[in-house]
Amino acid sequence: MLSRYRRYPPPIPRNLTAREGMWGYCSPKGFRLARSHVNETIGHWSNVMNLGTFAQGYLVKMALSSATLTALRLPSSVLRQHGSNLGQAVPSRLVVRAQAASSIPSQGPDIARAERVKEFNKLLGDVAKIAVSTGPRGAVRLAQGIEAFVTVGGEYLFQLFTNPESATSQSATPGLSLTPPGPAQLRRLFERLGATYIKLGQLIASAPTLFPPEYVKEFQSCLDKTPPIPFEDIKAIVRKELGRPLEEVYDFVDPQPLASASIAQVHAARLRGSQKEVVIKVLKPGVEDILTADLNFLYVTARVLEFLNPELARTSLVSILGDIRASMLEEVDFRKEALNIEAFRNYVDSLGLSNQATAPAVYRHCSTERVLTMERLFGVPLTDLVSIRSIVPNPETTLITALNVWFGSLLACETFHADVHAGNLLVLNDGRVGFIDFGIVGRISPATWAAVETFFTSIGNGQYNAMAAALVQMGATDTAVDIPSFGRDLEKIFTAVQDLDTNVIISTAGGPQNATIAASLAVDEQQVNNLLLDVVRVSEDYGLKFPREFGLLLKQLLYFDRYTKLLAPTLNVLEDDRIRLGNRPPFGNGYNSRVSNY
Ligand SMILES: Nc1ncnc2c1ncn2[C@@H]1O[C@H](COP(=O)(O)OP(=O)(O)OP(=O)(O)O)[C@@H](O)[C@H]1O
Repeated sequence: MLSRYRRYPPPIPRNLTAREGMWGYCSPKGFRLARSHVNETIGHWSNVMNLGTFAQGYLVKMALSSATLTALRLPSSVLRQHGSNLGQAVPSRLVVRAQAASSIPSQGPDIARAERVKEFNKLLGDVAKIAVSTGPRGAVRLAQGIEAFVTVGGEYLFQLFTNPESATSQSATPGLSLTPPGPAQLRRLFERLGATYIKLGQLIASAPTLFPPEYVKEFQSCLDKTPPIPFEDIKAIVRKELGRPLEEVYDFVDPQPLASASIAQVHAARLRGSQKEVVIKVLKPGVEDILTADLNFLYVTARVLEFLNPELARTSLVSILGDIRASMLEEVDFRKEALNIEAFRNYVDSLGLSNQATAPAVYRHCSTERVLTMERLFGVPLTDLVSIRSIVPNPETTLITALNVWFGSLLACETFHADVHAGNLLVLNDGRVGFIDFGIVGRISPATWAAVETFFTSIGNGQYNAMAAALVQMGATDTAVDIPSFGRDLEKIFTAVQDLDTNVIISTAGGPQNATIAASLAVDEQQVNNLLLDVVRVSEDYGLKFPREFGLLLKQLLYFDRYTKLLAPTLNVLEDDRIRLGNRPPFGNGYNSRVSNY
């Protein structure tokens, strides 16, 4: 099974006759083949997807912290009995399904057809609604997209003709084999396409676990350097938003932007009267239109793909995109960001963490939906190792503080900062950690958290029915789930990896006389990946979907992987006692951003 996925890309199905060609995909047979091709591709990516050591360590730690551990420490004979490969623990239900799928369809063809027609009508209705809400923005955006492609493509061709060496590969026959447009061209294209793509660029820059190093490096500049808006335009927006001349509010505004980022441009300023050093974050003109058009387009594309290939529904792609769309559209309302910042500050103050971390104070009298005036934080990004060393003696400790404060907020606040990329986490000149940019936040409902806690506790004490019930609570489903049967299938998966945490690596150094022995616990990354994927797979088989609220959480864990690699490459998230998962106050006592009125 695995070896099938190792080949990538999977070969295009050859079963189509030459006459059918690409159009053959439109025939029922071609459609079936295309579908299996897509599934195989997805299967491949699920297998090669590496959650990164940080994300894995965190997930496993979460499991261990809430569990009694006894069950995980069963003798390794259990493992031998079940085989060390998780793939051997095939839940009975999967086998039954695989057999059934090839024989009798579960529904009569008429019912199935009627269902498809119903789904199609719903899809049409939703697409129409989204098209109306996108309005003329869609056409404008298309024109902008074409313009960006033509410009960047033109630059590439120009470079090719004027300096062919730089655009050709280093092959033996220069000039003959063209190097395809590389990271630099892609980055320029993203910058021209604006907000949505810059966000995507930030994702690439912040997740080296997922993307090739040359792209990660090239996209660093998306973190807060994008083409700036002229200062005159910024002044006009601030004047209009605040309803009075700038001089009445600020003593000084630096015309040189501090940063021009994906959705906003930030200028340093000084408040009139109090003389406080602040920054003014101004929403770039047209950003709402760009985000609305792009995100609607992506969402509709995913909906259509899911309709054409219902198997895709298993990936929860549409739900995840729907959530990302909603959270990004919220980002363009700075009143919400102000509330998120204040909720975070409350949490930090209430838990006595303000000597370790902070977020900027918001000045409401000069903040609106499009302008946010806040305390200026002085410091350097958490990824600037050289500068950090001049501020704090031990960057690893600072990283651990940042992680603990963030984990604490995850459990203590109603929302969590879901965009802590390199540009948004600072080491301040006084050594504290500064969190900025609370535009994108994630929400995991108390009910889902409770289910997550039950899930991890039940791993520890081997209560597989409780684990099944918790997963049912996490994954939205309309169908009744057979909990005992689901529990049995989960048990099969887990008993196959009982000694997940008992791999002890012993190494010796020195000669026979003065040998030193070091031992450490290690978790096999691939095993953990497989375990998680198997749980997701068997859950999906019972009609559950991966909880979509976890998309942003997982993205954030991947970002932390980068920080860990850079600042504390030897840090073991799983074993290090300094990394705490935070204490969660009883549900309902979280620091609710909604309690204060803007
Ligand atoms: N309070 C602050 N103090 C100092 N610098 C700040 C502050 N707020 C923002 N900045 C600077 O401005 C940059 C962009 O700000 P911010 O991240 O809030 O904008 P954005 O458009 O939401 O960015 P992103 O592209 O990260 O989503 C930051 O990376 C930082 O360099």
